[in-house]
Amino acid sequence: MPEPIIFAIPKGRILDEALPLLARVGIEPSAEFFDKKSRALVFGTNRPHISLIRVRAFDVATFVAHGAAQLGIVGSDVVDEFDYSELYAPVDLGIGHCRLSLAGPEGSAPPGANELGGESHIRVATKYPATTRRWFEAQGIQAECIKLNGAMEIAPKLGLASHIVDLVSTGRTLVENALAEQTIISEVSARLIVNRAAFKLRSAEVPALVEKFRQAVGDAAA
Ligand SMILES: Nc1ncnc2c1ncn2[C@@H]1O[C@H](COP(=O)(O)OP(=O)(O)OP(=O)(O)O)[C@@H](O)[C@H]1O
Ligand SMILES: O=P(O)(O)OC[C@H]1O[C@H](OP(=O)(O)OP(=O)(O)O)[C@H](O)[C@@H]1O
Repeated sequence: MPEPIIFAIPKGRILDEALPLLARVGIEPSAEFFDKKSRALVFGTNRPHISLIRVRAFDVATFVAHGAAQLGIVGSDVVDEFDYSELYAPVDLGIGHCRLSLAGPEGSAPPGANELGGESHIRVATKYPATTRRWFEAQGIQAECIKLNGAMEIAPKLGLASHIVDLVSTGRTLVENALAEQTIISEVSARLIVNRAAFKLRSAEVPALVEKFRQAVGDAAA
């Protein structure tokens, strides 16, 4: 019996869009997956050699990068933040669309916009410190990042940071917290991610699955 293929999926908001996609590639989770009372974390599927793990979005990348899971689905925001060399992200799944943006108090100028008076050092609250630091460095601005795991939008009002870098979809959360989007740092969508070693070592199974996802996304777009 070969070792099962472990497929990591995020339990957050991508999940609802990811399940129909999995169904299109022929992977259906067992009934236990949908049982809200179940505390199980590993689930069988209709495919005897494929199991699912349902973990937090950032942890999907960690499981796959370390080879504990062979494949996964995660936002490009997470792929960019970790920049793991063992991760290969071959398919844009066309789901989970949003953007990663810099935002500041309504009416304020973006940092560095004023060459003479602009700050060369700012404090930014974000769940994405690596991406944020990288982006500000490219602008010639030194950013001190304060890592938060959610509710970034309250940080400027309470003086924790002058700006935030966070995901924006409708923009409602920003507006309701008196913030304005100042710059889009990246457009985000969910990616199929694969462990590079597993892609080579399990060449009878993993590349074929990647191809199925590519086809399923192509069919949906056609
Ligand atoms: N407002 C949004 N609109 C569309 N996609 C989003 C939005 N917010 C997040 N996403 C996408 O969904 C992914 C998971 O986000 P979600 O907010 O569900 O999880 P989370 O609450 O950040 O996860 P965790 O529980 O691990 O902290 C993000 O990495 C991003 O790719
Ligand atoms: O532009 P909008 O449509 O308002 O969406 C943006 C919000 O969605 C995400 O948070 P989420 O709801 O996932 O909660 P979280 O803060 O717990 O991550 C993100 O972190 C923003 O707060």
